[in-house]
Amino acid sequence: MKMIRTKMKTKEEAIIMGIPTIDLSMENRSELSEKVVKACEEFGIFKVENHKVPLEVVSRMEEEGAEFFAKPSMEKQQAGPPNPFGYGCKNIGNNGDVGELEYLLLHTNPLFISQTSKTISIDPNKFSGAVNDYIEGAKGVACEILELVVEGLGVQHKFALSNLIKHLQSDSVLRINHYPPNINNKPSIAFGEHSDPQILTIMRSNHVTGLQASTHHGLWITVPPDPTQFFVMVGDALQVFTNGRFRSVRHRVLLTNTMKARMSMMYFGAPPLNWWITPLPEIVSPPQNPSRYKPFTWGQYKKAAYSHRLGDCRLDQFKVHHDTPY
Ligand SMILES: C=C1C[C@]23C[C@@]1(O)CC[C@H]2[C@@]12CC[C@H](O)[C@@](C)(C(=O)O1)[C@H]2[C@@H]3C(=O)O
Ligand SMILES: O=C(O)CCC(=O)C(=O)O
Ligand SMILES: [Fe+2]
Repeated sequence: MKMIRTKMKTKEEAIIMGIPTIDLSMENRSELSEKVVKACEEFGIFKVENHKVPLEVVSRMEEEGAEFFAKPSMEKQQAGPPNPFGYGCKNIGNNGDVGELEYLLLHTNPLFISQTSKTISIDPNKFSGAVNDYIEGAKGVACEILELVVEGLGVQHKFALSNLIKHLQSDSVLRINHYPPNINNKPSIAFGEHSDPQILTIMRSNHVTGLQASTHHGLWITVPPDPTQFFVMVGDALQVFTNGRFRSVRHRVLLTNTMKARMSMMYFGAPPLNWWITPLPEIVSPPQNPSRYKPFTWGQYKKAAYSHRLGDCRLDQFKVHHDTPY
Protein backbone atom coordinates (compact mmCIF):
# COMPACT_ATOMS: atom_id res chain seq x y z
CA MET A 1 0.00 0.00 0.00
CA LYS A 2 1.34 3.44 -0.93
CA MET A 3 1.51 5.65 2.17
CA ILE A 4 2.13 9.35 1.93
CA ARG A 5 2.99 10.80 5.33
CA THR A 6 3.12 14.54 5.59
CA LYS A 7 4.36 16.90 8.26
CA MET A 8 1.74 19.01 10.01
CA LYS A 9 1.95 22.72 9.23
CA THR A 10 2.81 25.01 12.11
CA LYS A 11 0.11 27.46 13.26
CA GLU A 12 1.92 30.33 11.61
CA GLU A 13 2.41 28.54 8.28
CA ALA A 14 -1.26 27.53 8.14
CA ILE A 15 -2.44 31.09 8.68
CA ILE A 16 -0.04 32.66 6.21
CA MET A 17 -0.71 30.07 3.52
CA GLY A 18 -4.48 29.84 3.97
CA ILE A 19 -6.20 26.76 2.67
CA PRO A 20 -4.62 24.89 -0.28
CA THR A 21 -5.77 25.26 -3.90
CA ILE A 22 -5.70 22.23 -6.18
CA ASP A 23 -5.77 22.48 -9.96
CA LEU A 24 -7.87 19.57 -11.22
CA SER A 25 -6.47 19.94 -14.75
CA MET A 26 -2.99 18.80 -13.60
CA GLU A 27 -1.80 16.08 -15.95
CA ASN A 28 0.31 14.07 -13.53
CA ARG A 29 -2.40 11.97 -11.85
CA SER A 30 -0.25 10.56 -9.07
CA GLU A 31 1.03 14.03 -8.14
CA LEU A 32 -2.57 15.27 -8.17
CA SER A 33 -3.80 12.44 -5.92
CA GLU A 34 -0.91 13.07 -3.51
CA LYS A 35 -1.88 16.74 -3.31
CA VAL A 36 -5.50 15.86 -2.58
CA VAL A 37 -4.55 13.42 0.20
CA LYS A 38 -2.14 15.98 1.70
CA ALA A 39 -4.81 18.72 1.68
CA CYS A 40 -7.36 16.36 3.28
CA GLU A 41 -4.86 15.35 5.96
CA GLU A 42 -3.47 18.77 6.77
CA PHE A 43 -6.54 21.00 6.41
CA GLY A 44 -9.68 18.96 5.62
CA ILE A 45 -10.67 21.81 3.32
CA PHE A 46 -9.32 23.05 -0.01
CA LYS A 47 -10.30 24.93 -3.14
CA VAL A 48 -10.48 23.21 -6.51
CA GLU A 49 -9.79 25.06 -9.75
CA ASN A 50 -10.47 23.98 -13.31
CA HIS A 51 -13.44 21.78 -12.47
CA LYS A 52 -15.66 20.80 -15.37
CA VAL A 53 -18.97 22.27 -14.17
CA PRO A 54 -20.23 24.84 -16.72
CA LEU A 55 -20.56 28.30 -15.17
CA GLU A 56 -24.01 28.52 -16.71
CA VAL A 57 -25.14 25.63 -14.45
CA VAL A 58 -23.86 27.50 -11.39
CA SER A 59 -25.46 30.82 -12.49
CA ARG A 60 -28.86 29.21 -13.12
CA MET A 61 -28.82 27.69 -9.62
CA GLU A 62 -27.81 31.02 -8.13
CA GLU A 63 -30.62 32.83 -9.99
CA GLU A 64 -33.22 30.31 -8.79
CA GLY A 65 -31.95 30.63 -5.22
CA ALA A 66 -32.00 34.44 -5.35
CA GLU A 67 -35.52 34.43 -6.83
CA PHE A 68 -36.79 32.16 -4.05
CA PHE A 69 -35.19 34.08 -1.16
CA ALA A 70 -36.50 37.40 -2.56
CA LYS A 71 -40.10 36.21 -2.03
CA PRO A 72 -42.24 37.45 0.85
CA SER A 73 -41.79 35.40 4.05
CA MET A 74 -45.35 34.00 3.90
CA GLU A 75 -44.69 32.49 0.48
CA LYS A 76 -41.35 31.00 1.52
CA GLN A 77 -42.92 29.43 4.62
CA GLN A 78 -45.13 27.39 2.30
CA ALA A 79 -42.02 25.39 1.36
CA GLY A 80 -41.29 24.65 5.05
CA PRO A 81 -40.63 23.53 7.70
CA PRO A 82 -37.32 21.77 6.95
CA ASN A 83 -38.28 18.56 8.80
CA PRO A 84 -36.53 16.82 7.24
CA PHE A 85 -36.51 18.88 4.00
CA GLY A 86 -37.82 22.25 2.86
CA TYR A 87 -37.49 25.94 3.79
CA GLY A 88 -36.03 26.94 7.15
CA CYS A 89 -35.44 30.29 8.78
CA LYS A 90 -33.07 30.86 11.73
CA ASN A 91 -33.62 27.44 13.36
CA ILE A 92 -30.91 24.91 12.51
CA GLY A 93 -31.87 21.28 13.24
CA ASN A 94 -34.33 20.37 15.99
CA ASN A 95 -32.25 20.82 19.09
CA GLY A 96 -32.34 24.55 19.73
CA ASP A 97 -29.56 25.79 17.42
CA VAL A 98 -30.17 29.09 15.68
CA GLY A 99 -28.34 31.15 13.06
CA GLU A 100 -28.66 34.38 11.11
CA LEU A 101 -29.84 32.73 7.92
CA GLU A 102 -32.62 31.18 5.93
CA TYR A 103 -32.17 28.10 3.79
CA LEU A 104 -33.57 25.40 1.56
CA LEU A 105 -32.70 21.79 2.40
CA LEU A 106 -33.34 19.41 -0.49
CA HIS A 107 -32.80 15.67 -0.86
CA THR A 108 -30.89 15.10 -4.13
CA ASN A 109 -33.18 12.35 -5.43
CA PRO A 110 -34.71 13.77 -8.70
CA LEU A 111 -38.20 12.48 -7.75
CA PHE A 112 -38.01 14.39 -4.48
CA ILE A 113 -36.78 17.53 -6.29
CA SER A 114 -39.60 17.36 -8.80
CA GLN A 115 -42.25 17.05 -6.01
CA THR A 116 -40.74 19.77 -3.79
CA SER A 117 -40.23 22.24 -6.64
CA LYS A 118 -44.01 22.70 -6.79
CA THR A 119 -43.96 24.37 -3.37
CA ILE A 120 -40.87 26.44 -4.15
CA SER A 121 -41.39 27.97 -7.57
CA ILE A 122 -44.15 29.12 -9.88
CA ASP A 123 -42.11 27.48 -12.63
CA PRO A 124 -41.30 24.11 -11.00
CA ASN A 125 -39.70 22.64 -14.13
CA LYS A 126 -37.27 25.54 -14.43
CA PHE A 127 -36.41 25.27 -10.72
CA SER A 128 -35.99 21.48 -10.71
CA GLY A 129 -33.96 21.64 -13.96
CA ALA A 130 -31.52 24.11 -12.42
CA VAL A 131 -31.27 22.10 -9.17
CA ASN A 132 -30.78 18.73 -10.89
CA ASP A 133 -28.08 20.14 -13.18
CA TYR A 134 -26.27 21.73 -10.24
CA ILE A 135 -26.46 18.51 -8.23
CA GLU A 136 -25.02 16.53 -11.17
CA GLY A 137 -22.14 19.03 -11.43
CA ALA A 138 -21.36 19.05 -7.70
CA LYS A 139 -21.65 15.25 -7.55
CA GLY A 140 -19.15 15.02 -10.43
CA VAL A 141 -16.65 17.14 -8.50
CA ALA A 142 -17.20 15.04 -5.35
CA CYS A 143 -16.67 11.79 -7.29
CA GLU A 144 -13.49 13.12 -8.90
CA ILE A 145 -12.09 14.05 -5.49
CA LEU A 146 -13.08 10.73 -3.90
CA GLU A 147 -11.43 8.81 -6.76
CA LEU A 148 -8.24 10.84 -6.25
CA VAL A 149 -8.41 10.21 -2.49
CA VAL A 150 -8.70 6.46 -3.04
CA GLU A 151 -5.81 6.48 -5.54
CA GLY A 152 -3.64 8.59 -3.24
CA LEU A 153 -4.29 6.25 -0.33
CA GLY A 154 -3.32 3.22 -2.40
CA VAL A 155 -6.77 1.61 -2.21
CA GLN A 156 -7.28 -0.99 -4.97
CA HIS A 157 -10.90 -0.32 -5.96
CA LYS A 158 -10.88 3.12 -7.63
CA PHE A 159 -14.62 3.63 -7.08
CA ALA A 160 -14.73 2.37 -3.47
CA LEU A 161 -15.98 5.77 -2.23
CA SER A 162 -17.37 7.53 -5.30
CA ASN A 163 -19.78 4.63 -5.91
CA LEU A 164 -21.50 5.44 -2.63
CA ILE A 165 -22.60 8.90 -3.70
CA LYS A 166 -23.34 7.76 -7.29
CA HIS A 167 -25.68 5.10 -5.88
CA LEU A 168 -29.36 5.60 -6.83
CA GLN A 169 -30.27 5.46 -3.14
CA SER A 170 -27.54 7.84 -2.05
CA ASP A 171 -28.76 10.03 0.85
CA SER A 172 -26.95 13.13 -0.45
CA VAL A 173 -28.43 16.55 0.30
CA LEU A 174 -28.32 20.02 -1.26
CA ARG A 175 -28.54 23.03 1.00
CA ILE A 176 -28.86 26.62 -0.21
CA ASN A 177 -28.07 29.12 2.54
CA HIS A 178 -29.01 32.79 2.39
CA TYR A 179 -27.48 35.13 4.97
CA PRO A 180 -28.95 38.64 5.08
CA PRO A 181 -26.51 41.61 5.11
CA ASN A 182 -24.92 42.16 8.52
CA ILE A 183 -25.72 45.78 9.18
CA ASN A 184 -24.45 45.72 12.78
CA ASN A 185 -21.04 47.21 13.19
CA LYS A 186 -19.63 44.02 14.68
CA PRO A 187 -18.91 40.61 13.17
CA SER A 188 -21.46 37.95 14.10
CA ILE A 189 -21.59 34.17 13.87
CA ALA A 190 -24.34 33.41 11.38
CA PHE A 191 -23.86 29.61 11.30
CA GLY A 192 -22.18 28.09 14.32
CA GLU A 193 -19.11 25.87 14.47
CA HIS A 194 -19.65 22.27 13.35
CA SER A 195 -18.39 19.48 11.11
CA ASP A 196 -20.55 18.04 8.34
CA PRO A 197 -21.66 14.46 9.06
CA GLN A 198 -21.48 13.19 5.45
CA ILE A 199 -18.51 11.95 3.35
CA LEU A 200 -17.62 15.11 1.46
CA THR A 201 -19.09 18.60 1.10
CA ILE A 202 -18.79 20.61 -2.11
CA MET A 203 -19.32 24.31 -1.35
CA ARG A 204 -19.74 27.28 -3.64
CA SER A 205 -20.73 30.79 -2.61
CA ASN A 206 -21.21 34.24 -4.07
CA HIS A 207 -18.50 36.83 -3.41
CA VAL A 208 -19.61 37.70 0.15
CA THR A 209 -16.99 36.51 2.70
CA GLY A 210 -18.09 34.42 5.67
CA LEU A 211 -16.80 30.86 5.73
CA GLN A 212 -14.08 30.12 8.28
CA ALA A 213 -12.38 26.79 8.89
CA SER A 214 -10.52 25.60 11.97
CA THR A 215 -6.98 24.30 11.57
CA HIS A 216 -5.89 21.19 13.50
CA HIS A 217 -4.30 23.67 15.93
CA GLY A 218 -7.74 25.20 16.58
CA LEU A 219 -7.11 28.50 14.77
CA TRP A 220 -9.85 29.99 12.59
CA ILE A 221 -8.81 30.84 9.05
CA THR A 222 -11.01 32.81 6.70
CA VAL A 223 -11.76 31.15 3.37
CA PRO A 224 -11.79 33.91 0.72
CA PRO A 225 -14.85 33.35 -1.49
CA ASP A 226 -14.42 32.49 -5.16
CA PRO A 227 -17.76 32.32 -7.00
CA THR A 228 -16.24 30.54 -10.01
CA GLN A 229 -14.67 27.67 -8.05
CA PHE A 230 -15.64 25.01 -5.53
CA PHE A 231 -14.42 24.26 -2.01
CA VAL A 232 -14.16 20.71 -0.71
CA MET A 233 -14.62 19.76 2.94
CA VAL A 234 -13.92 16.42 4.64
CA GLY A 235 -16.97 15.14 6.54
CA ASP A 236 -17.30 12.79 9.53
CA ALA A 237 -17.96 9.69 7.37
CA LEU A 238 -14.69 10.22 5.44
CA GLN A 239 -12.88 10.51 8.76
CA VAL A 240 -14.13 7.00 9.59
CA PHE A 241 -13.44 5.58 6.09
CA THR A 242 -9.80 6.71 6.53
CA ASN A 243 -9.70 5.48 10.17
CA GLY A 244 -9.00 9.01 11.42
CA ARG A 245 -6.16 9.71 8.98
CA PHE A 246 -8.34 12.53 7.61
CA ARG A 247 -10.30 14.56 10.15
CA SER A 248 -13.60 16.25 9.38
CA VAL A 249 -13.08 20.00 9.22
CA ARG A 250 -14.80 22.21 11.77
CA HIS A 251 -16.15 25.33 10.12
CA ARG A 252 -18.53 28.23 10.74
CA VAL A 253 -19.85 31.36 9.07
CA LEU A 254 -18.75 34.69 10.51
CA LEU A 255 -20.37 37.67 8.85
CA THR A 256 -18.51 40.94 8.97
CA ASN A 257 -20.06 44.24 8.07
CA THR A 258 -21.49 43.78 4.62
CA MET A 259 -24.17 45.46 2.55
CA LYS A 260 -24.77 42.33 0.52
CA ALA A 261 -26.35 38.99 1.33
CA ARG A 262 -24.21 35.84 1.26
CA MET A 263 -25.55 32.84 -0.59
CA SER A 264 -23.86 29.46 -0.37
CA MET A 265 -24.74 26.20 -2.09
CA MET A 266 -23.68 23.09 -0.25
CA TYR A 267 -23.73 19.59 -1.71
CA PHE A 268 -23.33 16.97 1.02
CA GLY A 269 -22.30 13.63 -0.51
CA ALA A 270 -23.64 10.68 1.51
CA PRO A 271 -24.06 6.91 1.00
CA PRO A 272 -27.39 5.04 1.08
CA LEU A 273 -28.93 4.83 4.56
CA ASN A 274 -28.17 1.10 4.97
CA TRP A 275 -24.50 1.43 4.01
CA TRP A 276 -21.88 0.48 6.64
CA ILE A 277 -19.42 3.19 7.57
CA THR A 278 -16.20 1.38 8.49
CA PRO A 279 -12.54 2.09 7.65
CA LEU A 280 -11.46 0.98 4.16
CA PRO A 281 -9.84 -2.48 4.45
CA GLU A 282 -6.51 -1.20 3.05
CA ILE A 283 -6.32 1.43 5.80
CA VAL A 284 -6.61 -0.89 8.80
CA SER A 285 -4.18 -3.69 9.61
CA PRO A 286 -4.99 -5.31 12.94
CA PRO A 287 -3.51 -5.86 15.45
CA GLN A 288 -1.07 -2.90 15.00
CA ASN A 289 -3.58 -0.59 13.31
CA PRO A 290 -7.11 -1.72 14.21
CA SER A 291 -10.30 0.20 13.45
CA ARG A 292 -10.71 3.18 15.74
CA TYR A 293 -14.49 3.17 15.29
CA LYS A 294 -17.31 0.75 16.08
CA PRO A 295 -19.17 -0.19 12.87
CA PHE A 296 -22.39 1.72 12.12
CA THR A 297 -24.63 2.36 9.14
CA TRP A 298 -25.10 5.82 7.65
CA GLY A 299 -28.74 5.70 8.82
CA GLN A 300 -27.64 5.01 12.42
CA TYR A 301 -25.08 7.82 12.29
CA LYS A 302 -27.56 10.26 10.83
CA LYS A 303 -30.09 9.46 13.54
CA ALA A 304 -27.44 9.98 16.21
CA ALA A 305 -26.18 13.18 14.53
CA TYR A 306 -29.66 14.66 14.35
CA SER A 307 -30.19 14.05 18.07
CA HIS A 308 -27.15 16.23 18.81
CA ARG A 309 -26.51 19.95 18.92
CA LEU A 310 -24.81 21.53 15.91
CA GLY A 311 -21.37 21.95 17.55
CA ASP A 312 -21.18 18.50 19.17
CA CYS A 313 -18.39 16.05 18.27
CA ARG A 314 -20.80 13.38 17.10
CA LEU A 315 -18.22 10.73 16.26
CA ASP A 316 -17.10 10.44 19.89
CA GLN A 317 -19.77 7.92 20.81
CA PHE A 318 -18.60 5.63 17.97
CA LYS A 319 -14.93 5.61 18.94
CA VAL A 320 -13.47 2.32 20.14
CA HIS A 321 -11.35 4.14 22.73
CA HIS A 322 -12.91 7.35 23.92
CA ASP A 323 -9.56 8.76 24.99
CA THR A 324 -8.06 8.77 21.45
CA PRO A 325 -7.93 12.29 19.94
CA TYR A 326 -9.62 11.30 16.62
C1 LIG B 1 -28.16 20.73 14.67
C2 LIG B 1 -28.20 20.02 13.57
C3 LIG B 1 -28.39 20.60 12.21
C4 LIG B 1 -27.89 19.48 11.32
C5 LIG B 1 -28.48 18.30 12.06
C6 LIG B 1 -28.00 18.55 13.47
O1 LIG B 1 -28.73 17.85 14.46
C7 LIG B 1 -26.50 18.19 13.53
C8 LIG B 1 -25.84 18.26 12.12
C9 LIG B 1 -26.34 19.47 11.31
C10 LIG B 1 -25.92 19.41 9.85
C11 LIG B 1 -24.61 20.15 9.53
C12 LIG B 1 -24.30 19.98 8.03
C13 LIG B 1 -25.53 20.21 7.14
O2 LIG B 1 -25.78 21.59 7.04
C14 LIG B 1 -26.76 19.48 7.70
C15 LIG B 1 -27.93 19.54 6.70
C16 LIG B 1 -26.41 18.08 8.06
O3 LIG B 1 -26.54 17.07 7.41
O4 LIG B 1 -25.92 18.05 9.35
C17 LIG B 1 -27.06 20.04 9.08
C18 LIG B 1 -28.31 19.52 9.82
C19 LIG B 1 -29.55 20.39 9.59
O5 LIG B 1 -29.44 21.61 9.41
O6 LIG B 1 -30.65 19.82 9.65
O1 LIG C 1 -22.54 28.99 4.19
C1 LIG C 1 -21.46 28.44 4.31
O2 LIG C 1 -20.46 28.82 3.74
C2 LIG C 1 -21.33 27.21 5.20
C3 LIG C 1 -22.64 26.57 5.58
C4 LIG C 1 -22.47 25.24 6.23
O3 LIG C 1 -21.47 24.97 6.85
C5 LIG C 1 -23.53 24.23 6.10
O4 LIG C 1 -24.55 24.51 5.44
O5 LIG C 1 -23.36 23.12 6.65
FE1 LIG D 1 -21.32 22.82 7.27
